[in-house]
Amino acid sequence: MRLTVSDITIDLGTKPAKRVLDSVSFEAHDREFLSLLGASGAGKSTLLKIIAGILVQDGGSVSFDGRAIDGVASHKRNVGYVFQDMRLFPNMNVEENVAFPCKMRGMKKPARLDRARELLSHVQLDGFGKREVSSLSGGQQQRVALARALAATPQVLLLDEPFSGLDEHLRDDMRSLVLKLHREFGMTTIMVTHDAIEAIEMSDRIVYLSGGRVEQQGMPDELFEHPATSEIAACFGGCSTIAGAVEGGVFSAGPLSLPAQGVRCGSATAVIRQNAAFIDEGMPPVFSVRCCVYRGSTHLVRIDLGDQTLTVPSSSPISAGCLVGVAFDEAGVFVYPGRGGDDGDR
Ligand SMILES: Nc1ncnc2c1ncn2[C@@H]1O[C@H](COP(=O)(O)OP(=O)(O)OP(=O)(O)O)[C@@H](O)[C@H]1O
Repeated sequence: MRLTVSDITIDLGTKPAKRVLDSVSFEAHDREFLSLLGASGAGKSTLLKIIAGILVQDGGSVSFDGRAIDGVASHKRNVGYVFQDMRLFPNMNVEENVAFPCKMRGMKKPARLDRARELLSHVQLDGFGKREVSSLSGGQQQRVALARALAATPQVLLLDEPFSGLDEHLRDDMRSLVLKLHREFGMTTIMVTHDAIEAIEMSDRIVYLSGGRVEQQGMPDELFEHPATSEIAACFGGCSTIAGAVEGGVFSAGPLSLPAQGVRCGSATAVIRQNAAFIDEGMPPVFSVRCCVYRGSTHLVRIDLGDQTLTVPSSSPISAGCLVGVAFDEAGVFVYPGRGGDDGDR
């Protein structure tokens, strides 16, 4: 199923209403795994609800295989939805929860319970059908929610931060399970996440939302290697974001100078990935060490840039107050015009 989102706009709230999505457009190809990535409040969940038909947009259109579905009720869209808070029915046991979408479609009880058991097996919960949902762990409940979303064989699966309530090792298991089910069932999948590493690990493509607008869309390596804005460059973590100024193709902030060809003169923001900065004895020792933090396999040297900090990894500890030289790998250094959120194209 090809999913097309065209020019979706919505205002929410009153006095005053707030523009939550502004002309959002993207396409998910048949069987694609696409992530909607962005910071909290970017509008990701709102967009998912519009695709599901839970919210109605003020402008624009959603199409499945080229047919607009804007007037189609939520339960007739053939969409599976896993909510962040799962929303399992507490008055039903596990298999009744999973079978519920089939019941809504008029499937007879024995058939829908068979279907529920089959899906529980897919999510590795064989034998859990008669249990109360409250007796399951968070990870097990999340798997029940996933099985329920798949029960009515949806052509589009919508996942809203499906791993956010789980601890790290369970999250890894769930990511693998979701990718396995995506391969087996072959439905087009849209996942909301604010975790950029999760998005690049799992997705065929990523749509990055900020302030209700699409800032960039592309393959994971395109966003990682050529981030369109400082926010996208910084979302992968492990970086220093430094405010400074560009003059004559060079970015400066105190002793820090970086090449910035093609960036217009004036205030600017540099995002420097930690693995793109190195302590280098061959470089002029112009950077003053504020402190050094032990991180197991490495030490993180915090360099004083006035009220800002540049973080550089080091194989050995360096004392506060020392002056060091730093070299940079340009592939991990990004300079944008403007400050923070107001930057434009590089
Ligand atoms: N019913 C509503 N009335 C007013 N404002 C709303 C409503 N629903 C959402 N918003 C606002 O819309 C913006 C986007 O919300 P949304 O939940 O879509 O963001 P998100 O990117 O999914 O964030 P999160 O990751 O925190 O869930 C937020 O500023 C939120 O406060």
